Formats: sequence, C-alpha cells, structure tokens
Amino acid sequence: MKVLKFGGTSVGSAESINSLVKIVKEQQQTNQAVALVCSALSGVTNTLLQLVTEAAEGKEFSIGLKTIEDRHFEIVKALLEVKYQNQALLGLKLYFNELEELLTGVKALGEASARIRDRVVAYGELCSNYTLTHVLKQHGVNAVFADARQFIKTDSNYGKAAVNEALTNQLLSTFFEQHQGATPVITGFIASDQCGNTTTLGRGGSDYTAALVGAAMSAAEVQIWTDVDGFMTADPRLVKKAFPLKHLSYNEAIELSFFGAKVVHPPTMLPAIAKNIPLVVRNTFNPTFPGTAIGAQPSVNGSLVKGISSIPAVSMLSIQGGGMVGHKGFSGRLFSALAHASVNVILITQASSEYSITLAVSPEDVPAAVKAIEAEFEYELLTQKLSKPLVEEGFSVMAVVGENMKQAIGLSGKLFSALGRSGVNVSAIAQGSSELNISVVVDSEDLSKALNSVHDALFLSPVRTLNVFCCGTGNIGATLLKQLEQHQEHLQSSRHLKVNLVGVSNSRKMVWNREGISLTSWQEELLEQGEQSELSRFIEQAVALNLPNSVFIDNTGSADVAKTYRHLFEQSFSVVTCNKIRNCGSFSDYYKDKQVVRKYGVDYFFETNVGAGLPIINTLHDLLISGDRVLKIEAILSGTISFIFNEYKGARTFAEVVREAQQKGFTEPDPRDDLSGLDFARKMLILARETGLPVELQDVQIHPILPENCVSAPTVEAFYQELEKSEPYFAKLKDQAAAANKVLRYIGTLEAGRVKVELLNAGPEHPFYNLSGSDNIISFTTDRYRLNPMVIKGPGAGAEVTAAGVLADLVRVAAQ
Ligand SMILES: NC(=O)C1=CN([C@@H]2O[C@H](COP(=O)(O)OP(=O)(O)OC[C@H]3O[C@@H](n4cnc5c(N)ncnc54)[C@H](O)[C@@H]3O)[C@@H](O)[C@H]2O)C=CC1
Ligand SMILES: N[C@@H](CC=O)C(=O)O
Ligand code: NA
Repeated sequence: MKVLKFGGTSVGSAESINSLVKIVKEQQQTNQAVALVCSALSGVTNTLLQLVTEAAEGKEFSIGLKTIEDRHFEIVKALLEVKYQNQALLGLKLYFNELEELLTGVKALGEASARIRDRVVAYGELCSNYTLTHVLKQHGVNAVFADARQFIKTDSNYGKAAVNEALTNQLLSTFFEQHQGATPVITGFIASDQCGNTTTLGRGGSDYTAALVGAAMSAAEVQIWTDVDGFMTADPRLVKKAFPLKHLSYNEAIELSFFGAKVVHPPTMLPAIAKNIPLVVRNTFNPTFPGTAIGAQPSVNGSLVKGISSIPAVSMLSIQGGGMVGHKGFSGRLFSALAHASVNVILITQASSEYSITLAVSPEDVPAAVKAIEAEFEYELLTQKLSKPLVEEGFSVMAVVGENMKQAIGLSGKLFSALGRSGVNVSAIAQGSSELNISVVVDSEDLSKALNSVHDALFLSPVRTLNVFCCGTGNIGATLLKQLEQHQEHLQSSRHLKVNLVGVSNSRKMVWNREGISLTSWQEELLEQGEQSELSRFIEQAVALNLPNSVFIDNTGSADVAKTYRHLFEQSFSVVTCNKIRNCGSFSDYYKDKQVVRKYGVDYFFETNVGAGLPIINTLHDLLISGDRVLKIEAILSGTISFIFNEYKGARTFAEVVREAQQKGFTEPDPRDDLSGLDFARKMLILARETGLPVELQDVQIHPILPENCVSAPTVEAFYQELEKSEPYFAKLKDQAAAANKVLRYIGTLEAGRVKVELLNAGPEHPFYNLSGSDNIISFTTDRYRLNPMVIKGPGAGAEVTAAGVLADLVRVAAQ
C-alpha cells in the first residue's frame, strides 16, 4: 500500500484537485492499494481559528463562514457533474450548519475552550476530504470518506494531542480490513480522545496522520504531495541557485527541518521513520518531477553537503568567568536551568579554555533565559565568579547539513574561505559531534550573502556568479561589456562562470539591478532607467546590496573613482582596473592598498595598467615569486607614441598622426597625457613599485618629446593646433634620425633604482628597432635572464586588447 498525503495547496482549488485526481489514478496503475490523507483547503484552518476567536469576542462570524462555504461549493460546482452535485452539496451544507451552531454557541458563551477550537477547526479537514471523495468517485475511483476520529486516538491535550499509537494501529488495521479494495480518503490532522471528543495533532498534523497510517499498514512508501519540487539545497527565496535534492537520509531531513526547511515536519514522520518506510516529497503542480526521496541511508553519490538551512533571527547569550573553569557540574546546571525555563537552545559553543560558553536562542526566549541563568548562578554572580550574561541581538544561524560530511576533508576550509572572501564575519561556530551539521552564527544582514557564497562554494554549482559593478563605459568600458556579451556562453561552459552585471555607471548616468543588467541592452537600461550619476551613491549602493563575490571594475581614467578602491576592499570587493591613477598616487597609499587587499582576502588586478593586454605585470610577478631578481627593465610602453613614430613617415603631419592614434582608441582620455610622457612614466612607476622600489612619480625622469608651447596648451583642441604649428620641429626630429638610418624611439629604463623615459634614435642593431602599429616591447634582464633578456612584444594599446586584459583579470578573480 502507498499513502499519498496532499497538503492544503494541493486541495486548494478546482485546478489543483484535478491534478490530484490524475496523480491518484496514475498511482493506482501500479496495482498497489492507495490511501489518501488530505489537509483542509489552503487557508481554511487559519480562517476557522480566527472565526472562533472572533466569535468568542462577540464579533460577527457569518460573513467569514459564508466565504469558506462558498469556496467549497464552488469547487463542487466546478468539478462535479450536475447529477452528483446535490448529494455533495447537501453533505457539506450539514457540516456548515453544525459549524454555524457551534460558533453561535461560542459567541453566546463569550469564550472558546481549546476543546471547542479543535472541534471547530476539524471541519476544515472534514469538508475538504468529503468534497474530494465525491470528486474521486465521479472519476471512477472507489473512494471512501474516512473521518480519522474513528481510528486516530489521542489523549485530551487539545491543540497538540499525543497519539495512543497501539490503539490507533489496531483501529487502523480494522478499518483497512473492512475497506479492502477501496481508496480511503482520510482527514489529516484530526483525531479524537477516549471520550470521543475531537482533538488535533498540532503543527504538521496531516504529515503525522499519513505517517501513522503508513506505519500501521507497513506501507511501501508515504508520498508527501506539496507545492514545491522537494527539499531544496537552500531556501530558494534567499538563494536563487538552490536546486531540489534527489535523496536525503531521515537524519538529514530532520536536521534541515530543524534549521527551517519547511517542506515536511519530520518529527511528525517518526512513526514511518521508525519502521523504515521510504518518504517521498512530490510536487502536485509538477507531477512528472521525481521529487526528494527520504530513506534510512545517506546517498552514496552526489554532493557531500545536502543543504544549507538557516534560522533568520537568533540572539547570542554569552556567559563567562573563572567560576566555570574546571567546574564539573557547570554545564549541567546551566542547561537544566534553561530547560526548566522552556528555553530552546539552538546552538552551543564553548572555548576549550572553558572560560566562556556562548548559546544561540530565539530572541523571544532571551528574557526567560537570562532570568533562569541569574537565578541558577546567583551565588557565582554575586561573588563575581561569573559575569552577567551578555546578550547580543541581530544574528542568524546558517547550518550546512550532510551525513557524508564527516568523511570530507577540507570541507570546512571551503566553507570558511567562502565566507571570508565575501566579508562575512562569523561570530560563533558549532559542529555537532554527529558531524551532520556545521552551524555558523553571522550578522543577520549578511545571511543572504553567506548562504549564496557558501552555496556556490559547496555545491558543485553548475556556475559561479561574480556580481560586477562597472564604472566607465567609454572606449574600454563599452568594449569590455561587448566582449562579456560575446563570451558569456563560453565563460559559462568552459569556466563555469556567470558575470552578473549589477551596476553600470559613467560620468552622466548610473543604473543598478540586483538581478542583472542585460549585457545586450545595458546602454538602453542606462539611458532609460538610469539616474544622474553620483559616484558616492554608486559606491554606497554597491556596498548596500551586500552581494557575495562582488567585483568593482574601473574603466575610467578618473582619480575620484580610483580613490574609492580602499573602501571597496574593506567591504570585501575585489577590484579590477585599467585605470592607473591609484597605483601612481603616493607610495604610502600604494603600499597601504596592498596591505588592505591582503587583510580582506580580496583581489586587486590591474594587468592592463602596463602594456594593455600584454602579460607584463603577471610575468613580473611570476619572476619575482619564483625568486628571480630584476636587474634592468627596458621598454616601450606608450602605444600612442609607438604608433606615431611608426606612422609618421612624411606623408602626413605629426598632428594628423596623433589624431589617428586617438581615433584608433590608443590614447588616454586626454591625449596630452600620452604625448607629455606622463602615461609612460606612470607605467614605469608601477613596474618599479611592483619590483619593490619605494619610488614616487616625481622620481621618474621624463625627457619630453614636445616643445613647450604644446605642453602648455590648455585644451585638447588647442593642443592639436600647437602640434600643427610645431610640425617643423617634429619633421626635424624624424629627418635627423632617418639621415643616420635610425628611427625615433621613446624608451623607458629601470636600472639600479633609477627610472627614466627618454627619446632615442635607434639603429637596426637596436632590439627595439623593428616595431609596428601600437606595439609595446619590454625586456626584463634578471638573474636568470641575464645574457638573453626575456622579451614581451605586441600591441600595447587599443580597446580590444585592453578590454580583453580586463576580462582576463575578471576571470582570474573568479578562479581565486
Ligand atoms: N586606450 C587604451 O589602450 C588603454 C586605456 N587604459 C585606461 O583605460 C581607462 C579608460 O580609457 P578610455 O575608455 O579610453 O576612456 P574614455 O574617455 O573613452 O572613457 C572613460 C569613461 O569613464 C567615465 N567616467 C569618467 N569619470 C567618471 C566618474 N567619476 N564616475 C563614473 N564614470 C566616469 C566616462 O563617462 C567614460 O564612460 C583609462 O584609465 C586608460 O588609462 C588602459 C590601458 C590601455
Ligand atoms: N594610452 C596608452 C594606452 C593605455 O595604457 C598608450 O598609448 O600606451
Ligand atoms: Na598588461
């Protein structure tokens, strides 16, 4: 036999009942007897309880009662053919008449005892199961309406009665014997005491009825039909990537439910669990989905962690003092005092020094807990062997549950590094000795971030998400977003990486969307939904969203944006930037940033600061971490100037070639920064600092290539005009070099702690002679590469190569 339990939503509407009928008929095809246990229509139990309370207060109840009646009548009319309707409606009408009489009595008396409340509330199950029986019969099912009060026997603890299992088993056996071949439709949740008074079974009561029936009849399985696909890896309202679990052990289900997963209420399933009866959670609204099977054994395959559950609000209670150290009965006294005060202790941690014990309890239990502790330890408190219990509010517990976790080395490492990288502060930790769960206490405002980052880290989540905030949508920024759009599928399939673009800003507008801004239509979203840009608010909002794996990408050339990195690091953001400004500020800031990055365990990647997408910074790091020593760096690192010298051959003026470099996207937002040598000097400074030299920008010697009138031009347009005027000067430079069979090269050198950038004429023998386009070239002379320096060469400016370098840095963040 199989027991099928249907919850309130499964019987809540004509549509869901149609689905229920199909499910029952399909289950019957397996040639196994079927028994149904059903709840009241969704919402009816609560309404009945409300009506009885209101009646006791002398309030009018007839409208509320009529609403419930109408709901049942409408279902009958929608689902039953006219010829079957009368009988069903008549039966229901009798129930509603009884209910009306009862409520009238309550109103007249002005009070409702727990016994009367149980009697009233029972009509919810009576009416729903009665209706269902008629509907099933019409569909050819040999359904028998079964009022559970005839066989589920309890004590008289109304509201949450204790079941007399022996008597119940016996009565259930007799009932099923008498109804062989039929499909009983059993009212869940309700029972009766020895005197025949109606009782109810408390929270999860219908699950309990199903478990009792399953256990008494040694059912092949108990199916719990509800409105979700089964137990999920986490609460899907908090963790978007949560997915349903195929299999759980009884212990895992109990543990997950303790921490808030409300799919079934396992304590009520104990009768079935005790007899090893498999439980299956299925979705009435998605009946082809297999759901979650719950059995005695943990599954051998699949993830070690089964679920991440949480209790949103707990308070922390700490007791400390020398009075505890080495005192044997201390914990015993503490916990029995709390138990006597009916305080449920959710989690306990004790330092091995035994100097303090921290407990997590429900916030509403705090006053009782403090009172109990103060009473029990009055003497110790008076003599200051213990200090007053410390209460801290605003915490949540996150629990990672899985029976196979105990075999998994490194799991807690993963758990805590995920929390650390997301900047979640852990206030207490507890691992059950069963190793079935690891619980951590976090600030409530970090709960969603904690759940999401741990879910990503512990489940072989098909994709990892980076939550990205992009500042700057010009030449580089727009190209990066285009590349992200083009490669998003590749990133998902090959790197299991999803880039969730949460915020975009330029100097005019800014927009956010926690669920993700489209990589295809970000421009429209920015234009249509964007607000006027304000950097401080953009940063505030990014921080306030408190998302795991947050990355800030700076594609501006702005000093203001660069100034925000430190704060972002401290808020656990990683930063990827092509903007050199931050790394070129004071050395003390540069140094402090590195410390902050290390302290918060975030990433700070800026490969494109030097040579755009060319792997220069990473190569330098690799040389240094492998113990090499840089003796000399020689480089051409201005793509703009390289392009100009390669293209300025006589056919066009110098200014025309500079304009082309700007059009091609090689120059800085302001091309004067390139031509003045400043941009190149910044790159040399960054290289020098990365090798460990504590240098400042003014320490870099710059030999200018521009005459003074160009250097001092106040605007970009004026600058171009001055360049035109200075054409003879540039032509002379070029011609002198050509006469000596040489080319113009602007070369940076770092040697013996000194950094310079100078204009040279290079002959064919010079390693930097052969360059084309915007080529950069860099040669590292090191201990290992002393005779034959390591050389990197290629296009060192331009939107495509730079954006690709930024993208590679972003992927590197994900890989950490
Ligand atoms: N062009 C190239 O080949 C390379 C450029 N870079 C760097 O890329 C950065 C950007 O260069 P481009 O894209 O060419 O510049 P761009 O002028 O085309 O774009 C700059 C963007 O930053 C935005 N912006 C400026 N200040 C802002 C603020 N306070 N708040 C928000 N947004 C702001 C602007 O609105 C614009 O969208 C620069 O730092 C440059 O040094 C780095 C390597 C190579
Ligand atoms: N403007 C720079 C490119 C970015 O760093 C250059 O011309 O090299
Ligand atoms: Na680079």
